[in-house]
Amino acid sequence: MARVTATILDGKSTRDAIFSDLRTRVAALAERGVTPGLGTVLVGDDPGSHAYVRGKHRACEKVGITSIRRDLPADISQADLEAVIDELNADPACTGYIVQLPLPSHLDEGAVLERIDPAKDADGLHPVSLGRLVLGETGPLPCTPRGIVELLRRFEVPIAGANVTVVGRGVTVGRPLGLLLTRRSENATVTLCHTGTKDLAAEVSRADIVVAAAGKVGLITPEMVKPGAAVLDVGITRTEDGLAGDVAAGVREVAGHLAPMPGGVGPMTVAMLLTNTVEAAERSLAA
Ligand SMILES: Nc1nc(=O)c2c([nH]1)NC[C@@H]1CN(c3ccc(C(=O)N[C@@H](CCC(=O)O)C(=O)O)cc3)C=[N+]21
Repeated sequence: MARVTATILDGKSTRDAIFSDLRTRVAALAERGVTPGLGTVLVGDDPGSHAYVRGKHRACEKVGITSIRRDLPADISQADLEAVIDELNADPACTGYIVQLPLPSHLDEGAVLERIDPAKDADGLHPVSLGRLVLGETGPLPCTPRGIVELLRRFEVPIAGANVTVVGRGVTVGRPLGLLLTRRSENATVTLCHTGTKDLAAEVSRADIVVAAAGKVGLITPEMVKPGAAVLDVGITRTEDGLAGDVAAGVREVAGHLAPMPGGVGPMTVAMLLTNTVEAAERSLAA
């Protein structure tokens, strides 16, 4: 009988393999007197954000990276938050850090991100890092896009020359992923879809690789997907029945590869955050 379900792009086992490699690199840094330290800045008490931050600290422990945690009240002022940023910028034990997004609406997210020392930008979301990505210069890459490319590489899904349809133009996934995939080293042809796209089904059906990062439950249906295509579910929506992705269940029977949610791109995001942290420490030694 013919194969009827997609090969799973298993983000958990891939993350574990990356962690094991990072442990070796952290040990090599320790011999040269450097301990990477990852900071997290979390504002407010959103349970989802808390869960993500907890996961990041657990990952640090596994790899041998020191964790620095700043949990701040939901009503913190812009000035007090910026003071915490300044403090982490000055702290030599903190070699990289992130500000967990989204921030409460009274805070100026752009101003906060811009205040991060670009040398300590573990998320790759600082304007300087995004500018380097546009220019093709070395620097931290946004974690989720980098995790997507790494997952495709490790499962030998061809990227060069592939037609990739990215659904969603958000600053953390869709927009930078388009930049990453069109670099000479990746060489994909990218279509970036968004709420203004006229015929989503037509754009998805041409794709060898589909990345769904719109945050709309079940947006990508089996009828849209070219048989054998690789489909990566990056959507996470909290529903009454738990977490739901952007990819409908039946896609598994049409796709050649599937990165499910959970268990696909999410764990890779954390793996790339730690990779960025270790690389920043390695760069600081080289400098
Ligand atoms: N400054 C900043 N950087 C981020 O990287 C960032 C952020 N803010 N805000 C929120 C999003 C979301 N995000 C995820 C990380 C891990 C999983 C993950 O590990 N998910 C698991 C478990 C899902 C679960 O059970 O909660 C999975 O998909 O298998 C998901 C989502 C990082 N984000």
